[in-house]
Amino acid sequence: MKKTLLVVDDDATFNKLLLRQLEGMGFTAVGAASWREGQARLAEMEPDAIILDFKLPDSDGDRIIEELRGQYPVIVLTGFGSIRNAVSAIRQGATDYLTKPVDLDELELTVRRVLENAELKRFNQFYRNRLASRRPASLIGDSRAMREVRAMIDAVAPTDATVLILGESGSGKEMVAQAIHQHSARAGREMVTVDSCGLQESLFESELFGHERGAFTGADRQKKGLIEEAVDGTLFLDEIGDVGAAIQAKLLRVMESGTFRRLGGTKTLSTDARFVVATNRDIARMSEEGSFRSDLYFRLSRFVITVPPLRERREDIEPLARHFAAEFSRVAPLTITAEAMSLLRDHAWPGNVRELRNAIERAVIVARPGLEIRAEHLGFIPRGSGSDVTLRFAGEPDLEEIERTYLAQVLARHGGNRQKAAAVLGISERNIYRLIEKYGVR
Ligand SMILES: Nc1ncnc2c1ncn2[C@@H]1O[C@H](COP(=O)(O)OP(=O)(O)OP(=O)(O)O)[C@@H](O)[C@H]1O
Repeated sequence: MKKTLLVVDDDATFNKLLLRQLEGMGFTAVGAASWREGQARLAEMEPDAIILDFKLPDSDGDRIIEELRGQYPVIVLTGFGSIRNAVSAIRQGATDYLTKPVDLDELELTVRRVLENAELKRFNQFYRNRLASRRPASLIGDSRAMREVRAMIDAVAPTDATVLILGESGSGKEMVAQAIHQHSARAGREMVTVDSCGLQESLFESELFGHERGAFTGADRQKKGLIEEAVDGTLFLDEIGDVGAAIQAKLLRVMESGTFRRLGGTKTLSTDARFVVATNRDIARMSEEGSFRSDLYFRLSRFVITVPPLRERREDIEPLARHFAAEFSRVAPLTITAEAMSLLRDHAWPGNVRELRNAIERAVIVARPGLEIRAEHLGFIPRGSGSDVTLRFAGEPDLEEIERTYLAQVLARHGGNRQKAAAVLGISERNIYRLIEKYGVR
């Protein structure tokens, strides 16, 4: 049976052209000039896929994709070079993207791939659902450092001891906290996570300890704090290094005696929660300098797990990268080429595992379903290539001028190697050829 496509694009000439091409490829194609018209079509028909212009006069791509909630595979059309929109659309649930101007071979390839994947996906759904009935996420990595971390988790989890987890941002501290909770007798209870960051001190205090009615203006009813919600479970306090002095004192008290009071309250309440805390700050030094209570620090430092930064356990990069590639692949897990893997292994990863996860998520999107992740899909500058960039212009340049100058500079820096330059710029090789042609860069 002929597959049907709905094309939603407000550019009438382009839309007509696309419909004709799709018909020529053997599809049935229906056009709509706005999202409202697209909705009207959807009330009458069930297309096998939708080709959607990211920018429509009456709605935008992200919103439409959310509205469609995965009912149809969506191929997003984005402006030339706006990979950011494509990434954002795919994070929202779009299946694939095409950049304008649309290359006809690319169009046919993409449409066929998307339709094929949709079939596969239906097939896979059963297995996916079974996988989704989730084992708890486990810590990946078999470096010596991670083996030590695991041994510490196993040792401390069954006790009720307070644990302090240290490590840079994104290194996996929250995952370690989860593992402690899951390996403890409290696993059947909740782990309540409290993150102080961004909250005003008094608001955070009331989040944590709760408040009585009338404790402050606007406190029109009594509210229980997260400490009470954690009852017999685990309370995970992230960013303890950012907590103010008043709250530090209250925390010390609740850790020592298991008792606390709600804000504005007179009753002494008790809790049996187990405390796990984390920070990326040097609270040992802060306690010496007086910006963190030393008695609280001593109490916390009885059992410390330090999660090393990713650059100090490079053996973990490969298994983590494969793990994330499988996590983000929408059909079969994408493989990673040797060259791409070596770039990953060499990168400095200042944002640690979180940065790696984001890089792989992006690469999976840019690489397209069913294919492999190659060096040019990794949108970061390889380490050691020198990342200080100075561009000089007479007067105020427009964006195109900046793009042209930077393109020329990156190409020169990589000896005219287009593949490397494309990897640095975070665009495909196809696109770098287009840019070179557009700007006449030699
Ligand atoms: N060993 C690991 N195995 C699998 N995934 C990991 C591992 N370490 C970290 N991650 C993933 O990396 C991301 C960041 O980890 P996490 O939130 O635990 O870091 P964090 O140190 O608590 O960060 P922050 O200090 O910013 O709160 C999460 O998506 C997490 O699932």
